[in-house]
Order: sequence, then C-alpha cells, then structure tokens
Amino acid sequence: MIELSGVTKHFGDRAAVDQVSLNVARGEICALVGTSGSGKSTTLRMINRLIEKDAGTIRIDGVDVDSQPVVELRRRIGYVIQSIGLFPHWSVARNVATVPALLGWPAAKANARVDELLALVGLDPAIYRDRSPHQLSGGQQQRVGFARALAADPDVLLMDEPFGAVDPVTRDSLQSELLRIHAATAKTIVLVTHDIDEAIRLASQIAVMDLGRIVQQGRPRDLLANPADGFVREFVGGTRRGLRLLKVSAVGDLVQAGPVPDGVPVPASTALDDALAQMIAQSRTALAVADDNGAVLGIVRLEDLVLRAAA
Ligand SMILES: Nc1ncnc2c1ncn2[C@@H]1O[C@H](COP(=O)(O)OP(=O)(O)OP(=O)(O)O)[C@@H](O)[C@H]1O
Repeated sequence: MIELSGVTKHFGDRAAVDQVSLNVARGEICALVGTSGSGKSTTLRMINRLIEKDAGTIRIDGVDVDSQPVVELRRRIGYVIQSIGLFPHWSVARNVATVPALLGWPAAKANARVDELLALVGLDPAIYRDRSPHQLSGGQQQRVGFARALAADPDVLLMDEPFGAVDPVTRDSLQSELLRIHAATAKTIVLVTHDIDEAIRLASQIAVMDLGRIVQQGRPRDLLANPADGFVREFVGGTRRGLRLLKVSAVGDLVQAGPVPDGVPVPASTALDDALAQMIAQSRTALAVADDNGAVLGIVRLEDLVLRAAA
C-alpha cells in the first residue's frame, strides 16, 4: 500500500503539487492523469525521493519513505521512464542486471534473473542478452527498461509515461505486456500518463490532477459515469466519454430476456464496445449472450448500449 497524505512541493513560490492525498492498494495499478504541468511527474518522483517534498508524508507498507536511506528506498522501487535511460555502452544483460550487481548478487544468480526477465518481457535471451541498446528498436529498449526495473523484484513500480515514445502498435503491445506481467507479479504500480485511454485500459484507479491537486480519484468506470466537474468530464472525453464507458462495462451487465437472434453468442465478459462493433459488422440490433460454458443467458440490445453510452 502506498499512502500519500498532504504532500506538497513548491518550485519557487508556486505549488507544483498542493496537498495531495492518495492511497494505492497493494497490487493495484493507479494512473495519474491530467493536463501538462499539473504535477503528475513531481508527485511520482516524490515517492522514490528523486524530488524531496516540502510537506506531507508518504508511506509504503506503513513505512515512512523519509525514515530510510534513499539508496535503499530506490532499490525497493522500480522506476521506468519514457526516455528509458539504458546505459548505451553496456549490453542488454548488463543493463538489466544493474541493481542485482549493486546488491552484490553472484554472477550465476544475476544471469539467471536476466534471462528470466528478458523472457518475461517478450525478448528471447539467446538473441538479445548480448546486444547493445542501439541494436534494439524503441519498443524493445522500452522492454529492457521494464525488465531492468523488475530485476530486484521490487514491490512497487513507478512508471512515468513509459510508452510515450513508441508508435501506437508497439504501445498497444507494451500495454498488453504490462497487464500480463502485472497479472503474474501483482506489483503495486503508479503510472503517469497523459493518455486517458491508456489509463482506462491499464489502471484500476485513476487520479485526475489539475493545478497540483487531485480533482477526482476513482475506478475508471466511476470517473466516466460520474465526472466530479466540467474539467474531469472534458478530460475523460467530452462527447467521446460515452464510447469509453462502453469499454469498461461487459455485456453481462445488460443481458435481457428476449428472442435470441441467430449467430454465435458472445461471452458475457465481452466489452460493450466490442459488442457494438459486432452488431455493426453483422447489421444486427441484438446479440445472443452466453456464459463460460456456452449456455445462452439472454440477449444484449443495441438500444441498451446506446442508453449506457449516453449515461
Ligand atoms: N525542477 C523544477 N524547477 C522548477 N519548476 C518545476 C521543476 N519541475 C517541475 N516544475 C514545474 O512544476 C509543475 C509540475 O510539473 P510536472 O512535471 O510535475 O507536471 P506534469 O503533470 O508531469 O506535466 P507533463 O505532463 O507536461 O510532464 C510545472 O509547472 C513545472 O513547470
């Protein structure tokens, strides 16, 4: 659990972060989103003390981050940034093993960990471990940066626009990797992004920042369904908010009794936006819905999707 309470940081006489309080439960992915300059990166960097706060407290699993040596704190917190920051003259393997080397791991243990992590992030160790960073694509470098952050098995990962510098296709696949790795490792992750769709896809909690403050925090579907004010409403999509709302709900929420149409039923876990796409592709106004065993539960209707999107 990461707890920020009344955290404040001034640069000159301007508050970049102003009385921020935020709780991130263990194993959760929390996204910090907001306009440029709203204080997201500063908030993130105060957690691993790359920036020292002026006021407030930050605890990780109940322990105040100020109560431990900063080097020790940072070894327990993985940090992934957009510009990656790989050492250009070191091999991929040496980059990934940076923290294990600092911790004095025996070479065999560090090497085994490197291979395990490269495989975890989808890079074949036999091909990539001896390459230099410049022999990798941007997306592959980002994967190495991610592997490096995981090397010492930290409980907490801080990610600052980790996929900001890659093309949309690579970004999509890195997001999938992150979800897969998160499911396998249950790290607690705080992620800064300016991309609301990325936040909705990855995070279980989203905190929206404006002018150094958190203006709303909640589950993606709560933010989309009940934005606290005009700023949040605009931020989560304005007129596209309804379409995003369809992404975060499943057809199981809208199953009705009714005449079952022809065609293969969709699973109850299908996202509503996928159901909408299927209705459009098949020119249908309703789809049959089935449970995990294929038993038909009822139907989902186009008019109910439209009502949900208009909520
Ligand atoms: N080292 C610094 N010295 C002075 N001002 C700073 C410093 N770092 C950040 N700021 C200011 O603090 C405010 C918050 O910056 P921060 O980088 O946290 O915002 P952000 O929400 O992450 O923005 P972006 O999305 O553009 O990266 C901005 O007004 C920024 O100019």
